[in-house]
Amino acid sequence: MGVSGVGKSTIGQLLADEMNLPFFDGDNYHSKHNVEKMSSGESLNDDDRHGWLSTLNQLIKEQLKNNSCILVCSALKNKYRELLSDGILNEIEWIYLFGDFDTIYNRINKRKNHFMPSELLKSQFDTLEKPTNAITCNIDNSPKEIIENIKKELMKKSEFGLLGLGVMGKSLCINLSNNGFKISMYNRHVDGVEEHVALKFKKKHTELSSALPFDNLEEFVNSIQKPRKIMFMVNAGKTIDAVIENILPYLSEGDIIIDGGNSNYNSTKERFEYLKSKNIHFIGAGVSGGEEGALKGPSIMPSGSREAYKSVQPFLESIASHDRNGLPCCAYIGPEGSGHFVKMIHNGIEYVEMQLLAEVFSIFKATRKTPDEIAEVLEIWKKDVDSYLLNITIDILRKKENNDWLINNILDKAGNKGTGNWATIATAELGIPSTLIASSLFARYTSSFKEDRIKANISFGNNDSSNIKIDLIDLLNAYQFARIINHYQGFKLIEEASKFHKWNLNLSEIARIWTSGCIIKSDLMAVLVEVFKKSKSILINESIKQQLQVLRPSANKLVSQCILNEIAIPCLSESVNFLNTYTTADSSANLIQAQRDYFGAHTYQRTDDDSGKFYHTNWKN
Ligand SMILES: NC(=O)C1=CN([C@@H]2O[C@H](COP(=O)(O)OP(=O)(O)OC[C@H]3O[C@@H](n4cnc5c(N)ncnc54)[C@H](OP(=O)(O)O)[C@@H]3O)[C@@H](O)[C@H]2O)C=CC1
Ligand SMILES: O=C(CO)[C@H](O)[C@H](O)COP(=O)(O)O
Repeated sequence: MGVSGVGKSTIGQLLADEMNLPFFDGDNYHSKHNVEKMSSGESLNDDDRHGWLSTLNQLIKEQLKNNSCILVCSALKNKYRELLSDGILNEIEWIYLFGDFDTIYNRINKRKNHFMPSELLKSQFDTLEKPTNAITCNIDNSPKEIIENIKKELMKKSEFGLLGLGVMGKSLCINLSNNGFKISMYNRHVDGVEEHVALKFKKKHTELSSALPFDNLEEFVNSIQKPRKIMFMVNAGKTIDAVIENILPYLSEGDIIIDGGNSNYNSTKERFEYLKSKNIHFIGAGVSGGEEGALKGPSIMPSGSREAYKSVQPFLESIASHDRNGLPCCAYIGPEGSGHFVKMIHNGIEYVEMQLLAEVFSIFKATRKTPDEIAEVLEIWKKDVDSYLLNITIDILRKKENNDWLINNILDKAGNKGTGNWATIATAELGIPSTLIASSLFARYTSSFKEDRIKANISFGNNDSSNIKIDLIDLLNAYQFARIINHYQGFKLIEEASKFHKWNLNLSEIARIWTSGCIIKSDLMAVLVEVFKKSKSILINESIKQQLQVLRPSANKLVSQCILNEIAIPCLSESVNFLNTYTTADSSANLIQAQRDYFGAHTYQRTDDDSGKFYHTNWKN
């Protein structure tokens, strides 16, 4: 685009030849009416142009079906450019040729058989509304230089943007680059604190040689091909909203934002709706695997619109880990915030798996084993349990610092960033007893009251575990037993949420993308992929049922011993309690119902009336 005489046809044809694309001169597509009008010396009005620009828009659309094209057209006004790009906004790259009045005037009038009155050129300059989103080329340069410049600018555009270069963002950038993607990387600039983060990061890693670093948001956005695909790896909560507001003015309709952080699924749904109203796609994608997983292949749980997912699928599936059949551990989860919900439950299961290992650790500690001795036993367990968290626990226990085990010098206050908390809220809201997730969360909370615990230890006296004798088989069995209950409860919560929100989640597929890349990958997860192909509940699967029956006596015994020896085992004991409760046909909830009716006239149903009718009794008479 550009005013008459700026050299559009020459440059356009050269560029088309260079890029091996068909070339079209817009002036050749005027209607008969327009040609007659121009021939009679009359200038075209906007109505005349409307049909012509629509014809050109159709022409481009046709060309895009095959590949692409170079089309030249003065396109001086914003509204003309809007018409030209109608429905294909994100597929158009504008190239704006500009020069000063005298240069263009002299050039035109030097051409053979050409004379342009200066008024006509002046009116072109007056009409021109300069584009803000175009590759701009000064015609003072030679055509060769202009073509080179355009090609350089086109090549410069990245395929994918990553915003937030913290632990996860950095690893994902290297992963994307290693997979051959040209990326743009952005981290905010904070004077004196966060300066040139992206540039410094790029300089440290040869893998990032083609990546473009930014700390200016507008430049970052403009460096990405449209429709832009930009992944946020920033802290959940207010930060995401702040970043969305900051980036919105620079985005174009149809661009796609992926929130790869641990955001709350309800907020993801709200953000999805909000951005939809701005014609921006929003994909909430849980990512698991920590720093190493993000680098070598995480497990990814994307949700939102399936159409938008298709555009980012090649990127996410390429960087994801692969399961044992070579399939990517990334799959479209479902609508709204279902991806972040599933990631939240992943973390809930993760909290429990971690807590169970912590409880195993305290039992071993009670038997006076050193961290190395504990690691040795766990090493043997690896024959029966292939779990990432078990493996890293062995490494942790063996880590020494100045001749002492590092674990002995780590303060016993467990932190959390919110996902276990939200999972516990979800379990309560949906009315599903995922009791182990709640217990593991509350164990972390209790741990944080370190000062109170020290005081209580003094006032109640040391817990007495001096006589404990643990059978290692019982301990391993109890651990395995609790892990099965944990996975049952976690998946049950996903299943019920899926029904409640009408997400239509595929439990087997979720288990599959958790078999590799993520923090809760284990051989049990691989078994569950098959279990969920046949039924929605783990506990009705014959083989799992048999395993639980075999493990249960050990779990009962181990839990009893720990309780008698005053060892805190909230998750191990809850797993036993849960199965006891779940397998009780005649429970004591009838007493609860009677109490509720007694003090609050809440009514109850009767076992001798199967109509479902509710009764109230006057208990005092
Ligand atoms: N670490 C892990 O194992 C995993 C983390 N996650 C999730 O991924 C997300 C990122 O985690 P992680 O990489 O560990 O976190 P980090 O704390 O390492 O990085 C956070 C990033 O967010 C940026 N940021 C913070 N506040 C703002 C703001 N107001 N505006 C712009 N940028 C901001 C930071 O920039 P700056 O450096 O300038 O402060 C930094 O780049 C979180 O949601 C986390 O829960 C998910 C899976 C695993
Ligand atoms: O998502 C993760 C792993 O899957 C993150 O490591 C997350 O931070 C863990 O949660 P928390 O900080 O609450 O322990």
